[in-house]
Amino acid sequence: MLSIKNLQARIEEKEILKGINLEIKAGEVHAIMGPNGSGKSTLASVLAGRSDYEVTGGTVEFQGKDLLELAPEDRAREGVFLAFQYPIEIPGVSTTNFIKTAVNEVRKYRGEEPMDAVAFLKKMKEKMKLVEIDQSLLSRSLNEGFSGGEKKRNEIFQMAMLEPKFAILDETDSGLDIDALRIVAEGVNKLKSKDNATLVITHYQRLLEYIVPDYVHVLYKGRIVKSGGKELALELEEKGYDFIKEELGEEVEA
Ligand SMILES: Nc1ncnc2c1ncn2[C@@H]1O[C@H](COP(=O)(O)OP(=O)(O)OP(=O)(O)O)[C@@H](O)[C@H]1O
Repeated sequence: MLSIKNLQARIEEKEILKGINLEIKAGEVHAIMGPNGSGKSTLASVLAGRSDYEVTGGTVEFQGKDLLELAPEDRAREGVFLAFQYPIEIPGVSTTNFIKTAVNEVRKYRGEEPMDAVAFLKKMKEKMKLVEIDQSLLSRSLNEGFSGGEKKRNEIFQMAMLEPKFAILDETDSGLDIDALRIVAEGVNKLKSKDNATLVITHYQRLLEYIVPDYVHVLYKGRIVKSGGKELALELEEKGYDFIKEELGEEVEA
């Protein structure tokens, strides 16, 4: 589904991604971990097509298409979903209307008719139940005054409604309580199917207590330096990142 080869990117003359290689197949959940500043958010931003990052080398193929050639909105229309670290607030636009517009944008792109009101409501109800979101949240302006946990729930709800083929969740858990982390994790687990794939970027290990990834990768200084199964997350939890540095032959502070 997604094939990243030797991806390099920089911001303001600073090389951050120094050759990322990653293959993600349909049905898989991958987690990217790594110490602060290793380039995790940069990778998410480059995949989503944020303009402040300059791709200096490598390729990203998504379902046979050159992802890097597509405008950010076309990436979304092709089925890539990026949950932002800090979701934007849009006063005056209800969450329901926002999602309706987004869903119909994708349908239009695929040459399909907009969803009629009855079908849309039915789908809303079904997904609301799935991600346990309250109706009252959906009639409020998008993200305005939402608590951290409500923003997360809303984000997972959007993902449930849009049914992306490939979702990138860049999860900082700063300020989020354990319930909010669980919302994200349960959402990922429930929305997993054989036809979609998810890349979860975790800035803290705690999230992986709830999400069971098929693969775990460690990003360090702009490269994936180690990959493994979910046991790698446990090993990191126990030993910290020092053992990665030791494996790379780097000096580790006592
Ligand atoms: N606008 C910018 N100008 C200069 N350097 C930047 C800019 N944005 C990010 N960087 C640098 O790029 C590096 C990678 O940042 P990135 O946010 O991708 O790391 P991260 O792995 O997500 O870190 P964390 O876990 O701390 O969130 C850091 O050294 C950061 O300071």
